[in-house]
Amino acid sequence: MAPELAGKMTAKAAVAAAKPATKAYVTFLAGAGDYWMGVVGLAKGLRKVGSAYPLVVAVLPDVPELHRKILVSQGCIVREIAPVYPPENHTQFAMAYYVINYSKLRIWEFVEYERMVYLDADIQVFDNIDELFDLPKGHFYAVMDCFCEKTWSHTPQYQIGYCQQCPDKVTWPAAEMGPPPALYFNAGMFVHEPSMATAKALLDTLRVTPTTPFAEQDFLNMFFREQYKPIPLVYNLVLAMLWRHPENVQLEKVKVVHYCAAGSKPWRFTGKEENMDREDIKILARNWWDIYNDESLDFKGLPALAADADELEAAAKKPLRAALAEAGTVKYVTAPSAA
Ligand SMILES: O=c1ccn([C@@H]2O[C@H](COP(=O)(O)OP(=O)(O)O)[C@@H](O)[C@H]2O)c(=O)[nH]1
Ligand SMILES: OC[C@H]1O[C@H](O[C@@H]2[C@@H](O)[C@H](O)[C@@H](O)[C@H](O)[C@@H]2O)[C@H](O)[C@@H](O)[C@H]1O
Ligand SMILES: [Mn+2]
Repeated sequence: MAPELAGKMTAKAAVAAAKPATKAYVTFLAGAGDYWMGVVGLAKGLRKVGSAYPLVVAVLPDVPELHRKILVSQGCIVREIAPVYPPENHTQFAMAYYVINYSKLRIWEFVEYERMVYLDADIQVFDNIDELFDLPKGHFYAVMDCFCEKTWSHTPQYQIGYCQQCPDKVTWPAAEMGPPPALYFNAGMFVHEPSMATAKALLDTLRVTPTTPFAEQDFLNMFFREQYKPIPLVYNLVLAMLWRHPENVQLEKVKVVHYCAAGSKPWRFTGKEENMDREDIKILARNWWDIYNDESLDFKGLPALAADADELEAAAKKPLRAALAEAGTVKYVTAPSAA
């Protein structure tokens, strides 16, 4: 801070002004299911690549105490958020559980951070991506999605075989259908600037916006349409790209893998669903497990938690059902669980 200013500010204000701007990764956890394992994997992956920033976990009230303790024992900053529900609707969401994903919007209220990188819990970071925190401000950075999966069958672009990943393959018939869809991002990973004003604008706008099949992802694409700036696919490999647009993928350069294809969640991987028998998919699932099981990547705990070490150790290893039974399952309002 300019020295000439220091004399004019109170000591407290000067300290506040000099406080280093804080940055953090943030993910979202809902329900009493097994997504907590995704968060543990993500926390260990970020540690493995030597990220300089912590991982904040926005948890809904229905996330059990035991899961929260496991996340804290892995060095996560756990913050409870109030759910965000969309307006009354009869939307057929692409996946029924997407309705809880509107709660992601609460992360704009995390104003103790001046910049955050949001990552879904089904994402793994295999190379350091801290550079994202230094991108020029004023834009919404995320990776372009793909329209070719069946989950898009409700859209005109799917029906004519158009995808933004290969706009020249099937050209958009502008004469008959008007302008092509605006560039559209996958909301499993994005760089954002928390602000109460933006949080309020998001929630106020949500209240008067009809819901759509991709829930908060569609909503965020509409809300940030003018500020959206695509960043390279290496920052969020949506798995379907491997079989829909292999020409766009250089797997050895990919830094972030997003296990969003049906049946690809590593912690419940069976290899039975379509495309899950591919060699590259099996390797990516194994790469996720290698990090999850790597005890050298465990957070070198908080002494206060040492008392719970046995419980946490047992819970993290024991099949969850048994651990919860032992811990005395408290009735939680369960969000619709994921597929
Ligand atoms: O039961 C659930 C379902 C979803 N999520 C969170 O919501 C995100 C979005 O859901 P998902 O990744 O399953 O959607 P996809 O990217 O596969 O469409 C997840 O990554 C989690 O962070 C969760 O915590 N519990
Ligand atoms: O609630 C909507 C969700 O929409 C997105 O997932 C979709 C999207 O990527 C489609 O393009 C794929 O076809 C599909 O497989 C995938 O699940 C986000 O990953 C997720 O975080 C969340 O916003
Ligand atoms: Mn996801």
